[in-house]
Amino acid sequence: MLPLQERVPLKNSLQKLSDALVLSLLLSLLAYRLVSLHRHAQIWLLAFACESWFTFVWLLNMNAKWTRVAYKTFPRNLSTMYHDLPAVDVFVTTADPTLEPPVITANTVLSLLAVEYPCRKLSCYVSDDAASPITFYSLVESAEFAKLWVPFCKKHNVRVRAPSVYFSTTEPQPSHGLSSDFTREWRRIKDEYEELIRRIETANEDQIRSRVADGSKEFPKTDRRDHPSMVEVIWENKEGSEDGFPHLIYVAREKTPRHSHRYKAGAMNALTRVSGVMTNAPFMLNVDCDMFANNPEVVLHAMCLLLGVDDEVFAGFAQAPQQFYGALKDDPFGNQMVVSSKQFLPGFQGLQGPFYMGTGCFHRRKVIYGSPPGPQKRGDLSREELEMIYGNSLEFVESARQITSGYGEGLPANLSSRVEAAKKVAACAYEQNTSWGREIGWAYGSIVEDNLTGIRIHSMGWRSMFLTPEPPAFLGCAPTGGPASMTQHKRWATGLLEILLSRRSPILAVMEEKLTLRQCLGYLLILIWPLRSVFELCYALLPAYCLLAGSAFLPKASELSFLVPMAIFLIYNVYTLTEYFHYGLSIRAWWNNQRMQRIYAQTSWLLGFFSALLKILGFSETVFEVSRKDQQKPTDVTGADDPGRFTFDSSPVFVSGTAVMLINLAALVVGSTRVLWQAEAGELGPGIGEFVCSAWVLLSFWPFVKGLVRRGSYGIPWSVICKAAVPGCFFLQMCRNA
Ligand SMILES: O=c1ccn([C@@H]2O[C@H](COP(=O)(O)OP(=O)(O)O[C@H]3O[C@H](CO)[C@@H](O)[C@H](O)[C@H]3O)[C@@H](O)[C@H]2O)c(=O)[nH]1
Ligand SMILES: [Mn+2]
Repeated sequence: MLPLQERVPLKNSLQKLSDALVLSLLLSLLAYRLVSLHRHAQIWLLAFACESWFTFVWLLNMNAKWTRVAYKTFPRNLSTMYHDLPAVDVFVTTADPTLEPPVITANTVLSLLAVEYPCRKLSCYVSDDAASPITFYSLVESAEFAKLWVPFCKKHNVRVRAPSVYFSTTEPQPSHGLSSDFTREWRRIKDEYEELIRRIETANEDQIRSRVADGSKEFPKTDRRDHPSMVEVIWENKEGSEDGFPHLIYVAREKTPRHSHRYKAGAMNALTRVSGVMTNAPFMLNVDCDMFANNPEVVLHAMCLLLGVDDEVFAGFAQAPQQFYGALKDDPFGNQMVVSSKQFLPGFQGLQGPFYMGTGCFHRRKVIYGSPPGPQKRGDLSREELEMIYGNSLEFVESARQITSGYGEGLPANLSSRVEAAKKVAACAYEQNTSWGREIGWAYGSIVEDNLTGIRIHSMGWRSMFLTPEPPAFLGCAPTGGPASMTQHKRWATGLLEILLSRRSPILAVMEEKLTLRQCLGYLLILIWPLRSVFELCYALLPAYCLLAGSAFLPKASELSFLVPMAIFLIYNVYTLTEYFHYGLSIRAWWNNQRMQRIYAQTSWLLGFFSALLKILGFSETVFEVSRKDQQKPTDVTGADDPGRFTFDSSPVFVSGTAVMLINLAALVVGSTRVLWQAEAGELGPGIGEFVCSAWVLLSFWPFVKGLVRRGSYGIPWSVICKAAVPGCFFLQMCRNA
């Protein structure tokens, strides 16, 4: 028996030691606050509350990093162990042809069609929530191109199978020996690819409708918010032959204004059912439209994790970390997640397993269908009971019975006969009075559907695996520019609070279900983002308050106790900085991440906190705002000459940050003038600590300081400054009265 995987515990004693050191300093600070409480004003109490919270967050951090484990996979051994690999249904979601250019989706699809896996075992489904003829047309054209592309990739063992990435190196790479035959073939395919892009980019909706209708496929004139379900088999790998490429199926679920379509979770559930009646593979992979397969052997690696376990319970799903391509230098928006993935994902692997992160994840289909791990089967339910759970499609119920009662082998190819059944299960009303979105499928109730779905799976007792082949499995794009990154964080914060306060909260699951305590604490680390905003905001205003009102929240530099906060500040920064160096990143990348954490917390997370509260109180609905995906050169899209620079718009997300910046600016000016005029600071007045803290806040909000003096998209709009001035003046008034 050759192994498919190997568990590798990672050593991290130095990290544990540093974590514990910071923790003991935090605890000493709290103790100091308590014993000296009587000598100080109420501000001492507020500082104590914030610092207690930060200590709690630090403990959650330590929990999530304490036991680190990685898995190695050996895809070479797979063929000796299994002569027949299981089928995998691959899902790609897209929702807006302007924010998510069809060329990007086409590249993702092409990279997936070309992966190394028996192609009669793969099917690719694209869900288009925009029901866009351009997206449809680009897939039809991509399938034509795939006839050249897939054999080319397999013949020459191409490393990156997203053509835009492959051809972005202008000349054929020397590793191919550069035989003239190869060069000629390379040129031809490159020309074809350029022609494909040209056609997609110049496509015009009405033209497409007629052009597509020339073939057997039709694309009706649709309103993206109101249309019947569309399921089109763009390419069927008919003979099931080995040298073709996988099925490609276009799905636009039914939409009507009368039904909430539940955003991505709704799209995923529709895809689950459509694929259930069409191919019913026992495994499913889902990626966002911008996440191309970067490692052609990714499916093989995933199968090593999912099949290589003696007991399925250990591998409910296998999640690849989110990694990004075309990353801007030094991560100006702090969203590449390099260090945090390296730290936390192996940490979670040491617990119940990594979170489901919405993209780059292989699920066991039966997990999604609500089957618990272990020998208990759900197959012995009556037809009526099954229909109550899965809905009233005979075809789907039959497919679900197969999956939940055993392994499920997938269905033999004959797609066209199943299109009608597929359209039926993609209808809006299909889920009414069923368990979809609750006990089965992608969970409803939060716009961070991935986290919620993952909690449900872990609560059933399943574990998960962390998929980290080399080169990385998938690469996607991280949003650039101020507005896009801030909106993404706002959406996350909103959805996370929705989860924390819901019936699906991990705190309940740890008591009533099979979520382990440490995994629950791991989930809390993320779910409390929106709450962190309140404490971070208070703490950022504390030094400003002290400078303005002439009081102090830190010990004086002459006191011995001053060493404690100073040590926390220094050690924390040196410690995080060495982590960045350890992963080969620059000091700039470290600083950018530090400051963006502060900015996100006090702007996006705060707004997310309020929007989730409004929803929970029933005043408004939360909305999934899709992030813009940039193509190769982000410059073209944002219209900005330096894509790494922070941009603004008039969104409310910038108001709190602008206010924090203005207040600390005013505080530093007032504080320094006081010192210059030698005004009596007194025993309780501000000292060096308050100055350093306020300056540190201002440094963290430096993009906002620059935004004050810059123009255009680099400047903070006047409307935002005015809105920020209102709470700012209120704060100044409060300090004067103190
Ligand atoms: O109504 C919708 C809205 C979105 N999407 C798709 O959802 C995916 C993610 O959207 P994106 O705007 O890229 O969000 P991100 O913040 O980048 O996504 C992260 O966070 C989401 C939860 O907020 C997860 O669903 C994603 O998988 C995860 O990558 C994209 O493929 C969209 O096409 C839909 O299919 N239907
Ligand atoms: Mn995305």
